[in-house]
Amino acid sequence: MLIQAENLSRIYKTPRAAKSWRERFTQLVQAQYNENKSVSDVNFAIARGECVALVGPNGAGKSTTIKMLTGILAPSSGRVTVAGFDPMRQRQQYVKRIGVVFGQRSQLWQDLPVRDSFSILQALFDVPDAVYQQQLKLFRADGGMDEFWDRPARTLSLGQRMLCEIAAAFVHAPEVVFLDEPTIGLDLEMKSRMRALIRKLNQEAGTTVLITSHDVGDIERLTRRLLLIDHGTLRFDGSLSDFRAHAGDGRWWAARIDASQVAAANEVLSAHPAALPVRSNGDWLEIARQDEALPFADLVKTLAPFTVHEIKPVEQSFEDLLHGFYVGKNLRADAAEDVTV
Ligand SMILES: Nc1ncnc2c1ncn2[C@@H]1O[C@H](COP(=O)(O)OP(=O)(O)OP(=O)(O)O)[C@@H](O)[C@H]1O
Repeated sequence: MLIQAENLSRIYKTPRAAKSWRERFTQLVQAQYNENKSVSDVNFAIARGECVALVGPNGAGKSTTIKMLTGILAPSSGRVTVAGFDPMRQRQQYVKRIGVVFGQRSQLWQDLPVRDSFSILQALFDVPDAVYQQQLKLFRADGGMDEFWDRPARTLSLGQRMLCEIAAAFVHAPEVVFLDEPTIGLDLEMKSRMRALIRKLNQEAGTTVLITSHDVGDIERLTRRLLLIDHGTLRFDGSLSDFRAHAGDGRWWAARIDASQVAAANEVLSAHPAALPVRSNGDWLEIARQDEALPFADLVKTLAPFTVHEIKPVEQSFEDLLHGFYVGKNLRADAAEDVTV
């Protein structure tokens, strides 16, 4: 495995605010801290060539995990190895093997033309000419960077700069690239160019990619595998289709019922022995679809006493499923055990 995280944990210590004079005095002698376990016993392994999304709500621990994988932060306990390196202890050799993009931080020299920043990166990383030219070919034509190749980085728009940042992370043909929110703040056109570039670099150059993003489009279009972290704990590790199944399938029946009868129909459906989740949305009632527990014919029979105008199947988007997962609503009770790793 190229990336291996074993029982990875990180505790942040922040100075505790004194609530009284006595505490303030005590802290003069001995500082006191609050401890926040931001990443807790996380385990995963990523094979060479994979493109994996690390997702989770704000404050879940994604950036902290990426920082430990890139050697910026030391784990409080547990172990990380990437391409056989300990990122923290072997940092000097390690940085030559990885690429990193943090959405907010730049690795370009702002006053120099983009071309010069890339030449400096080539020299810094000791990239042989042949490799450098091959990497340039990969992103200059399709990446659309030619139009601003000779302009100073400070004159680029956010989207243009991010294209360059991604390309810069790949310039030394690293084995693995960590992308933290690479499409944040970009318009639809730019996001699509960025994704095409990342896909190309992953698939054609075979670079392993670990990406964090709040944009479900990034996840759906770039990756097949999800690592879902919440409150510092890894809650799910698997394919997008497995996630769909675990997150409650996302398939519902929607029945449009006479407005005056919605509440009564809701009561009857909720009392059905199948005990499937039911929710109302205006004059629509939505019933979680599990054909074994409640076949369509039974649903129609149950709703027979009411004036039903229409029944149709609906499928929740991946975004809805993910949101439901974040707010703890749509995990199947029987699958909750399976998804905890
Ligand atoms: N330097 C720090 N000192 C103390 N606590 C920190 C520090 N950095 C992060 N944290 C805390 O650790 C937790 C995880 O933060 P982290 O930045 O890893 O989350 P994230 O999943 O990347 O969030 P977001 O999606 O909002 O960027 C949060 O509660 C955050 O407040």
